[in-house]
Amino acid sequence: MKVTVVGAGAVGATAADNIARKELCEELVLLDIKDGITEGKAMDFAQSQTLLGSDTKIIGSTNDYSKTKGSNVVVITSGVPRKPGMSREELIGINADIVEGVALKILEESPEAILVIISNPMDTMTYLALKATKLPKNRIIGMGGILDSARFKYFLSTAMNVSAQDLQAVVIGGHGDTTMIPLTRLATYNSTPVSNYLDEETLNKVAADTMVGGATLTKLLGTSAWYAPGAAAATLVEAIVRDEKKLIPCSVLLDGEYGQKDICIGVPVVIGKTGWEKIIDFKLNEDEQAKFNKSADAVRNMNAALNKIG
Ligand SMILES: NC(=O)c1ccc[n+]([C@@H]2O[C@H](COP(=O)([O-])OP(=O)(O)OC[C@H]3O[C@@H](n4cnc5c(N)ncnc54)[C@H](O)[C@@H]3O)[C@@H](O)[C@H]2O)c1
Ligand SMILES: O=C(O)C[C@H](O)C(=O)O
Repeated sequence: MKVTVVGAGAVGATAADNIARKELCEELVLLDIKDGITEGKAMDFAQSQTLLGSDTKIIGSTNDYSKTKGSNVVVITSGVPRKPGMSREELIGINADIVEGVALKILEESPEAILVIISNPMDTMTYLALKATKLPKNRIIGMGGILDSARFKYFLSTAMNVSAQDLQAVVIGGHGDTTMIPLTRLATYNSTPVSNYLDEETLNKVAADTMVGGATLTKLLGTSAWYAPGAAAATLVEAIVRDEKKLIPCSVLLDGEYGQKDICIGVPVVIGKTGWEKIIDFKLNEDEQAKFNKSADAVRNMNAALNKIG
């Protein structure tokens, strides 16, 4: 297996570190446009491997796509992160060209690759990558819901004072401060509804904290988060390369599922070696479906903005 991570900044390097530690591939390429950075980080990682006991071959590449040749999975993190006070959507003007250019160059070397899109605004970048590359829909996966769900579990576990490992909780919808939908009704603690343990006010606060989880970290850090995003990316790569058939909420192209068409947005999907393999219908209630439709409208408006900048 060969995995490439494009963008060796905060998220890309953290994803690469997690991928190497988990030994998800024999060869891992880190590509960036910044001279020397990828070679330096690859060497630093390789030296850390001697301490951690894993044997992944790590290669740094300054914009040399020939080194990415034959990649099975490519994680695209290249682009600009937001600053405090900004929304993810404000990044569209800069990141659209970067993501489109990278996706096309990657496919010249790795025509069979599965692409994992991370750059923001992620749902729109996923849609853009799909339209630009014309790849089969199952090979383009936007990473957002897995991270938002991790934050949802974190806030639930904190409120309940229990292990997050005992919780099942999923966020669907757009990966935006106002568009994501933490599915509180369906969240469980060892198969029992979390509403057995938390009152409505607390559950509403958990959902609200989850939705602004990324913004809260951006305010604290001065740039957006990287540890959980990097771990989330590696978890997704793991599900692909190990053909895990794991249910992970991801942004994928809908064709009537959840009442929407021609849009990439977060829904629960089964991930395996061919990419996302099927969409699972959670049977939303009326209120959840109304929120999903509203979220889809916002993502669709963002997609429409691509025409103005492209
Ligand atoms: N989907 C998610 O859940 C999620 C989570 C965290 C961050 N993000 C997004 O991921 C992106 C990266 O965030 P970050 O914190 O790693 O930023 P960063 O600035 O630390 O790293 C971005 C890297 O991309 C590189 N880059 C820019 N243009 C490139 C190109 N054409 N080819 C190759 N590399 C290029 C830059 O040189 C830089 O090293 C941002 O858009 C951020 O909003 C998304
Ligand atoms: O918040 C951001 O802008 C980055 C990312 O989408 C996140 O959720 O951490």
